[in-house]
Amino acid sequence: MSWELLLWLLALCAVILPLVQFLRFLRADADLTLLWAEWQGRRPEWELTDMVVWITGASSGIGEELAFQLSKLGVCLVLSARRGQELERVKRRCLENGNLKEKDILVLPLDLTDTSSHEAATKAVLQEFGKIDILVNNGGRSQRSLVLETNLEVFKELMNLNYLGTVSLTKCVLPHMVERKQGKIVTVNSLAGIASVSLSSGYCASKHALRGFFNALHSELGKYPGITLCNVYPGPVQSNVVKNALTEELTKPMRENIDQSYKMPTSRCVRLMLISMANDLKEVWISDQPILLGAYIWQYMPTWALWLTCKLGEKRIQNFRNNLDPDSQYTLWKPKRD
Ligand SMILES: NC(=O)c1ccc[n+]([C@@H]2O[C@H](COP(=O)([O-])OP(=O)(O)OC[C@H]3O[C@@H](n4cnc5c(N)ncnc54)[C@H](O)[C@@H]3O)[C@@H](O)[C@H]2O)c1
Repeated sequence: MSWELLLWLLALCAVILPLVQFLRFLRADADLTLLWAEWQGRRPEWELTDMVVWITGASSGIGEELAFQLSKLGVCLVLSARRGQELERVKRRCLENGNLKEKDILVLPLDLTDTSSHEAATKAVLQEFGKIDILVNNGGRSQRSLVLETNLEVFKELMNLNYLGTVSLTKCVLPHMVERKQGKIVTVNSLAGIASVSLSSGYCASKHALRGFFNALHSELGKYPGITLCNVYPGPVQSNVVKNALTEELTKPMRENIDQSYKMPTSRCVRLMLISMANDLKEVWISDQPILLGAYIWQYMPTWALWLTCKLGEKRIQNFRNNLDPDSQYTLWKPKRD
């Protein structure tokens, strides 16, 4: 082989390899640290056994799927949300498909906005299992309404539930973890807690508040290396979050039958969450493209990101007015999932 040909081949590799990496990145559904942990890191099946895990918002969507996947790992579960009957259904599902016995799952109805009940709920868990290894702050609601048309009560409810409810429960559980010098607090935030979008101003604000709170708490827990905080930032995931979203008025429900099939399957999101927990990752982004790419643009080029979200915001509002899910515009990029 001549030197000239060899040089050409090397030059070609120098172009093709980064291009291949870039195309792989375009298909990524999580941040690079999490993808690395999925490939090379510790398995949830090895790390998350023999633990007591308390999940809020366990009656539906991400929380229900998390309970289901954890039930196969042999952990003790505490299932919390407002509706006891739904929690009993999730418990049965976990018992049927998991490795757990009746005594391993505690159904503990809890309203996150009723902060006066959180201390007693924490005591009930400790009485039942003697410890809390992992608290998963997952319960929450989203929003679909424009600022100009939304009652102030809706903004208060979103802050009370998503932000203050989570802070309150965390404050009840944290002293126990400090005493044991170990524990994990996993908080299901949202990419809307990093990058704001139209129609969800109150929701974005509550999730931004959570980000601020937990990042500050992280810096206060430096002398407790055994206590880890993991903040999970999902993009759109299949669940009842849109159906349960708050609207212009507290009492006005969302319309039914909103297509969610194009979103990330709940099972994939939860698997990535378990990998994050097993590897003690501090902040993880979980989303299909192009939303994940949008989060990177928001992080590195905020002025461009604001211009872009303004353009996309118009389309979101148009979709909303046409009775479509605002996020459905991204199906142009991604084929619809079954
Ligand atoms: N699905 C998504 O696209 C998505 C994206 C980013 C973040 N998230 C976050 O994921 C978390 C779980 O949401 P999901 O998508 O599974 O939605 P979901 O509506 O299916 O589940 C929400 C859960 O929170 C519970 N909940 C609501 N209000 C409560 C209250 N006052 N007290 C206690 N529990 C309450 C519900 O009962 C339910 O169990 C939420 O914090 C949400 O903000 C979801």
